[in-house]
Amino acid sequence: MAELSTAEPDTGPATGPEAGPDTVIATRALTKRFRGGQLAVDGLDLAVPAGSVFGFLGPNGSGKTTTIRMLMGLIEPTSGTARVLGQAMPRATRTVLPQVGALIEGPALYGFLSGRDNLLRYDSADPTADPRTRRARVAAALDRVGLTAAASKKAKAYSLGMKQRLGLAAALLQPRRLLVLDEPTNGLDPQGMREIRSLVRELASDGTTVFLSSHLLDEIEQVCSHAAVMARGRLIIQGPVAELAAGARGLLVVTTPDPGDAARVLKEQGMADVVVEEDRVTGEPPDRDLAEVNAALVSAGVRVRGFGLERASLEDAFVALTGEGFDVAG
Ligand SMILES: Nc1ncnc2c1ncn2[C@@H]1O[C@H](COP(=O)(O)OP(=O)(O)OP(=O)(O)O)[C@@H](O)[C@H]1O
Repeated sequence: MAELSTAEPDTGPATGPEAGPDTVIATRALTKRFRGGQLAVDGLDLAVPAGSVFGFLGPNGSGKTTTIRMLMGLIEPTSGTARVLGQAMPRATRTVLPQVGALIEGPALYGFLSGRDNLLRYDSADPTADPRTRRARVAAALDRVGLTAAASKKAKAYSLGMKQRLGLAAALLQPRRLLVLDEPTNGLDPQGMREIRSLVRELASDGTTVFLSSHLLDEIEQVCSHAAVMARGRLIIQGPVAELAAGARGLLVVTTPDPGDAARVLKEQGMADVVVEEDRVTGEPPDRDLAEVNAALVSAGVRVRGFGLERASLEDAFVALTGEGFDVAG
């Protein structure tokens, strides 16, 4: 993004070759140890490319919110550096935050005010917001999140999904280069989740970089172009979502009315971790030509209905990398 290169020159420590002008968020060895001794974030090197929808993924307690709070200048790191839009945080908080729309830990709303009045009030508390354009910007933001019809209703009558959308509208009152959303679909029903996800996709299609945290793997796979995976305060892996999933090997899946014989032959052929479930036999594909494996099944008299590789998911990648299931609490 051209405008990023006009940001103030680096004044902090070097942030590494990956943190070029097209990197919207870059951290280097970012660490937070809380007073009680809890190491919540441990040596994090994060690089969020401009224009990406970047999923920050990890089980509960893995350090996502603590990282986001450091990125937004809300808490100081114990050590390491964080740069947002090319500038060092928390030092540049005042210049950076007006360019960032943030939705962290649910929106703070006044239940007795209407959705529209909440936004008017929120905007009037922002010293960088132009009061002359306030009503028009509020109307545009309400329209953007699909709340125009409900704008006069009191916020306390809003569903959780509507409250989240109002929070997003607040983040959209000014043009933003970056949106930071902490667990934006947390607590929503499936319909509310779909609405927020499609809104995120729409915002991203305008070129805004979106950084969103989630503990839901399928959410990241559905919405994000890039992801970083956290576990116990440490970065496990980051990169384009398609590449992360491709890093894990897919499963070989054989469908057959003769699962017992199939499992025996597949083991002989070198397939590991063989699991039989009704007419499906799955496992790690053997390291040889799969056409030969299929031929071996057929010549052993196994009736093969289906034979193929199932694409690995981000969850497979996570399990392969950490040796843990994804629902572990840090
Ligand atoms: N203010 C604090 N004081 C002490 N420990 C904290 C504090 N805030 C967070 N922690 C601890 O740091 C670790 C990381 O928490 P954090 O909230 O960043 O994780 P998370 O990935 O955002 O999880 P969640 O989705 O549950 O919020 C946890 O073990 C948590 O208990």
